[in-house]
Amino acid sequence: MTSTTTRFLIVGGGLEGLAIAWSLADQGETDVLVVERDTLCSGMTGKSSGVVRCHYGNPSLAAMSWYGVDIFTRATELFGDDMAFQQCGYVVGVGENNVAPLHANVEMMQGLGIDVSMIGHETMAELWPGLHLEDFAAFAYEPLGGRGEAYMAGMAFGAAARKLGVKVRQSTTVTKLLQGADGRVVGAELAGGDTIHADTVIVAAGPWTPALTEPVGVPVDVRAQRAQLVLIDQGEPTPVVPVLSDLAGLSYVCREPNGELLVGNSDHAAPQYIDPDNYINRADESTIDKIIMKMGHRLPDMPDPRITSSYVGAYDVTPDYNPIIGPSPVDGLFLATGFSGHGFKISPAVGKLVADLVLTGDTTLKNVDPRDFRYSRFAEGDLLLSLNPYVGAGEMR
Ligand SMILES: NCCCC(=O)O
Repeated sequence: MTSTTTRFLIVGGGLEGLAIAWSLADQGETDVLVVERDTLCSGMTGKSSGVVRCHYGNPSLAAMSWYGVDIFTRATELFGDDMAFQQCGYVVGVGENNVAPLHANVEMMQGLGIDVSMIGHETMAELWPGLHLEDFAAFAYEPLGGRGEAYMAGMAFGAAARKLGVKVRQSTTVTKLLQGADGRVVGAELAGGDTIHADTVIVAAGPWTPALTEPVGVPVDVRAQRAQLVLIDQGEPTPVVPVLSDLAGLSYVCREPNGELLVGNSDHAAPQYIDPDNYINRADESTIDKIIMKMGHRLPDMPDPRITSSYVGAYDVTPDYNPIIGPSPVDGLFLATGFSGHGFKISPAVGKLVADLVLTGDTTLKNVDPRDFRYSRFAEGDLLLSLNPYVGAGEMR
C-alpha cells in the first residue's frame, strides 16, 4: 500500500473538479491532486447541453455566468483551445404569464452590467426566421451568450492545470474519506487500499457526492434528475441561430455544429430520478412525442423533419436547484456539488470561487455572495430561490 500527501485533493475529474484545479494553479497553488474513478469528464460532463447564458433570477448566479462568458470568449487566448464556444446569442421567450418576471430579471442583470436587452417580435424573427412567435409575449436577448462543449472545456481546464503542475490520476476510485481522531477529514482511501492525505479534500463528484460524504457525517441532498435530450434534423441544416429558452413551450433548443437541433425539457413539474450508474441512455417515447409536438408548433415549416437520436444525462439537483459551494460542517472537507443544470455556464466562476474560498476564505468575484451557496441553507430553511421565478419553469433560471 502506498500513501501520498497533497495540500488539496479534488475528488472528481469532471468539468467542475478540473475548473477548480485550474483556478487553484492559476492562483499559484499547484500542490493539487485530482482523482477520477474513470476517465476525465466521463461522468455527466459530456451530457451537458453546454448552454451559456446569464439569465437567472439570482444575482450571484447571473454574475457567475457573466464571468463565464468572459472566460469562454477568451478561451483560445487563455487555454489555446476554444472550448467549442459558439457565440450565437441566447434568447428567452415568454408568454403573457411571465412578462413581469422577465422584465424584472433583465433589469436585475442590467444592474450587474450584463449585456442583455428586451427585443421585439421583429428582431426575434430576424434572429431566427421561420420560428412561430405568436404565443410569445416578450423576449430577452443576450448577444454574448451561446453554446460550448462541456467535455472540451473540462479537458482544456485539465490540460492547463497539468501544465501548471497539478497532478491528475484517472481510474482512481475513492472508496472512503479518511477522518482523524477529532473528526477532521484528512484524506481519502482508494480502491486497493492506497491512501492520499490532504489538508483539504474538495468533493466535486456530482450525483456521486452523497455516498462519499454521508459516512463522515455530512449528508448532502443531491439527486440525479433525469434529463432527456433529443436531436432533430429539420431536413436541411439549421443556419446559425441563438440558443432559445422557450418558456412558452417549456423547452430549450440549440443548434448543433452539424446543423441539427438539440431539444431539451424546461418543464420540471414532475422530475424523475435515476441511478447515475445504471440508466437507459435514450429518451422515452412520451418525451419524444412531446418534443415532436412542441417543435412542430415552434418550427412549422421544417422541410423534412426527423429525430436522429436521443440521449439521457442527469442533473445533480439540490432541493433548491442551486449548487452547494463551500466548506462542509466537518473541517477539512469542502463541497462543490449539486450544480442542478447550471454547471457548464458557471464552471469558470466555480473554479475561481472555490480557489478563492479555500485560499483566502472570501472571493473577489464581482457581485457574487458566497453565502448564497452555503451547505447550511437547507437546514436553516433559507433556500436560494429566484427573486423573479417563471410560472411553470421551476427554479432552472
Ligand atoms: N442545463 C440546462 C440547459 C438549459 C439552460 O441552461 O437554459
